[in-house]
Amino acid sequence: MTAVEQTTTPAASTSNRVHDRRPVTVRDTPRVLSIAGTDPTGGAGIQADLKSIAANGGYGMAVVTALVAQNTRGVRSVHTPPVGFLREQLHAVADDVVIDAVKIGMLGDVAIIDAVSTWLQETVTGPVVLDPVMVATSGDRLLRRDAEAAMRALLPHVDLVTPNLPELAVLADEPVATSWADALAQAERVSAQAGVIVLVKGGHLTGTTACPDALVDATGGLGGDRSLIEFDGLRVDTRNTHGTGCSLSSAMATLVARSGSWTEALGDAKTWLTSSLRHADALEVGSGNGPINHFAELWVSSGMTSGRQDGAGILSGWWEDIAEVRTRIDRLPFVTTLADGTLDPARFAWYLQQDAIYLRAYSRVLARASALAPTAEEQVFWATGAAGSIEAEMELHRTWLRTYAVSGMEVEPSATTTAYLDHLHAATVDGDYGRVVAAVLPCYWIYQDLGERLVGASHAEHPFAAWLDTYADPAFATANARAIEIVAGAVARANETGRDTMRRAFLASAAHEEAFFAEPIR
Ligand SMILES: Nc1ncnc2c1ncn2[C@@H]1O[C@H](COP(=O)(O)OP(=O)(O)O)[C@@H](O)[C@H]1O
Ligand SMILES: Cc1ncc(COP(=O)(O)O)c(N)n1
Repeated sequence: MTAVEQTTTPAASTSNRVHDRRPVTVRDTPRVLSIAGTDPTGGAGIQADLKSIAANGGYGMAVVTALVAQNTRGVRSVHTPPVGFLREQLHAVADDVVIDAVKIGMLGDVAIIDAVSTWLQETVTGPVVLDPVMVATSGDRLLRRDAEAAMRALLPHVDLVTPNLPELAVLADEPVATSWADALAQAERVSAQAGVIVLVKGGHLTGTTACPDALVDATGGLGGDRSLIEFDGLRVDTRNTHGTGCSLSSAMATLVARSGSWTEALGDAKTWLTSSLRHADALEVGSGNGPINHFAELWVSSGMTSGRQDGAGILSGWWEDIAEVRTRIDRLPFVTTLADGTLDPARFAWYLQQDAIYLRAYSRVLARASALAPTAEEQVFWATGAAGSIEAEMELHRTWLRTYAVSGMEVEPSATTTAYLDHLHAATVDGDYGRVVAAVLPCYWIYQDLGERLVGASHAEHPFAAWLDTYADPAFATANARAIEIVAGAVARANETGRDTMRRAFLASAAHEEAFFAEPIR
């Protein structure tokens, strides 16, 4: 393959740094060195790095810092070769091969950190990504506590650092951030202090279906003088997340050396990582937190594997298929004015009336799902949803519609409401459980997802505070998660035709959701 070489400087330098950010020599197949510990089960550490580099189009090389006896369940012991031998490995590579990018993983102790830091300063001219590995997914320590200060001191010598939330707290020398906004602020402080770009990872956030990541550069060097670029992502429902941090940082080192842009690199890395997580369960490696499937996309596209996914994976795909619908819903005037409080109360009242009509019919469709359910538990779940839906309709009349001095019963369903309800009723006609539950799911899922953002807009003086606060009901989040699981189970049981019918029902309902939110303000 011909190398397309071009030197770029992806980010500006800063006075806090001991060196200017290293320029990137862009190459089709960059030669990427991982300096990290081992995982004999192949899911994390240097074994994951080599797979990640290859999957993202690089030539992988590996210098081992420590040998770790671990598996998907945990770490048993660590053997650290003499630090002089680490130096010999580093020099052996650098004396012979041009290194286009470096990824650093587990360092373990102060002596190793110092040796790597010296070598970086003396030898490396390409971009350096540091994954500040401290604790494995299993909870075992991989960095001695007395080496945390040395890890902080290493930051000014690298270009990008990729901490998870607990690691970010150690780098900032502060308590662990409890919200995404706090994590971004903490990353800004670390970036300003050390002059390094911080890739903040949302994998450890709790109580949300989102899994965001962000690039933070206090010097505003992210292009267009930006100091923050966020990447939304959907959390894949899997326990097989062993080595995600290792794999992401190696992918970043490889992709920045291919494109010259940290932002582009993260966009591509996240898409690839999400897909690799979605195919993780199919690998069936180990009984603990198993590895991700680094080559899933390549294997499927080359016809090597069928790409048969588990139900949750298929649903994540549907959710991504409606990403544009969700983005458009977020930007609808009804939604933005509801969030900022400028929504015309008459338009709100009209929406509530249509919502009441919708809920009454939706309740009957949920009752149909209950009637068709294959297990007693699912029967109860949908019946409970049906009851909740009709109760919500009555509550609208008792409270909201009274507050807004209108009587919902006089109002006719709009063409949009009618079209949505016709679609839901049509999904019930042939007694196909999968089709019914796929059709009702967007109402749960989109409402829950949008609600998470609307709750954030609420405050004591907000004119719609009482309404926005209803989105925060944890029972709804639980019901949404269960509805997703049930539909995932149904799709896993369905054949190809059944899956296609379910997907079409889901996508159509999502489109009806958009129309429903668009209608109050045209
Ligand atoms: N369940 C998940 N679904 C989708 N992405 C995930 C999931 N868990 C982690 N990630 C992503 O994997 C990467 C590593 O995240 P994180 O778990 O925070 O770090 P670490 O593996 O270092 O503990 C991030 O890009 C994060 O967004
Ligand atoms: C050698 C080594 N390096 C890093 C990790 C962290 O893995 P994770 O990405 O799951 O936190 C690990 N378990 N082993």
